[in-house]
Amino acid sequence: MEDDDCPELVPIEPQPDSDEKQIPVTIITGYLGAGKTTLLNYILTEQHNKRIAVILNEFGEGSALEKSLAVSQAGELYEEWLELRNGCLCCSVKDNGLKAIENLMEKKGKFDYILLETTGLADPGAVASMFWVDAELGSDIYLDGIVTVIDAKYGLQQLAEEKADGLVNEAARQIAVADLTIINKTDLVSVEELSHVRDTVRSINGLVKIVETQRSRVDLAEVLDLHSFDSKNGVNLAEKLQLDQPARPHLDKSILTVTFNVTGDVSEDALNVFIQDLLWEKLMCNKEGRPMTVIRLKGIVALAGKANQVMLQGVHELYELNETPQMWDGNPRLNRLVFIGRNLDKDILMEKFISSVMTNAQT
Ligand SMILES: Nc1nc2c(ncn2[C@@H]2O[C@H](COP(=O)(O)OP(=O)(O)OP(=O)(O)O)[C@@H](O)[C@H]2O)c(=O)[nH]1
Repeated sequence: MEDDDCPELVPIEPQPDSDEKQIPVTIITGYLGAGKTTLLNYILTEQHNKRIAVILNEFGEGSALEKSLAVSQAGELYEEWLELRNGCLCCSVKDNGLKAIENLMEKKGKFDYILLETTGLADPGAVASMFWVDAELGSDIYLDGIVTVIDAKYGLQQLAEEKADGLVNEAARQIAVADLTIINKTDLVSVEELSHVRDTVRSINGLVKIVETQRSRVDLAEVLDLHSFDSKNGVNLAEKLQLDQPARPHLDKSILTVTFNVTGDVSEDALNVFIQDLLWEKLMCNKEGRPMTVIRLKGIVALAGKANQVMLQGVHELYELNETPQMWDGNPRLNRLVFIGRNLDKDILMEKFISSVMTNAQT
């Protein structure tokens, strides 16, 4: 009998609790050879309380098989996943991993965490965006955070690589979108070199948390359950948007973090226009006339007429505004905006924001 012959006869099973929970996805990215697989293996062997599914996002011929063998050394934790894809992990992840996650979700209840490793040359922002685009997937899973592994020895060299046609260097892009960066292979560099790498990472992304490791051995609490995109946890929002240090110039001078605070109420409609002009239309240029490109956008905004704080999240061209449970603490209401990208000019962004978005700006 064909599947679609008997819809009425299918009993409605009560769903177990675990099916109703949204599953967190952590994207693990990093340049070629930085230590992503080492990190995955470490997590798989180290963790004890979570059932983790790993998706490897590979494009190159042959490398996926090699990688799946490497990861599967972690043992039984991995077997469930191999089972899911006809025993062949590498088949499922030639694309951006979406299909693999969809298939995985058919086995809901067997996993409570997904790690998605991108290829070394992938743009993690594009991978992250798919969680917003795919509404169906969005109800099953949520993006917990983006973790970027950096090679302490070769990271600076990779960041300095010039791209043709003015494209953004992948290594810099991977740092720009990260919620956590792991500077790995610290055994291979001096204290001074390490500090240079750290400063460079910080200068690209003024918000990102930085940990340093050997063999990607990191406290798992630093990597998993970051809730980086979660608007429910309003209390930590302001804290998360604090810049660690002021941005400094670095090798690829075009990518940096810009942040500003403005007190007052924001018009929601005008804010949408502002963001769309910036992210979609690329209408805003810096003083040299180069269009500003935002790779990551975050903020807390006070929408006129709303008592609660609203969280702004953007990755590439996608963004969302979500009301948080956190009430504004009386007046004044302090909007905080963070932009990470290239050709960004703080004065121009801030001036435009105040003149077009604020209903009653007090700077
Ligand atoms: N010295 C040293 N070597 C390391 C460290 N971490 C990983 N390695 C080695 O670096 C090499 C690359 O590590 P992988 O984990 O395969 O890196 P990857 O990012 O998954 O690599 P690609 O998949 O090629 O992008 C391996 O030979 C690791 O054993 C470290 O902390 N110190």
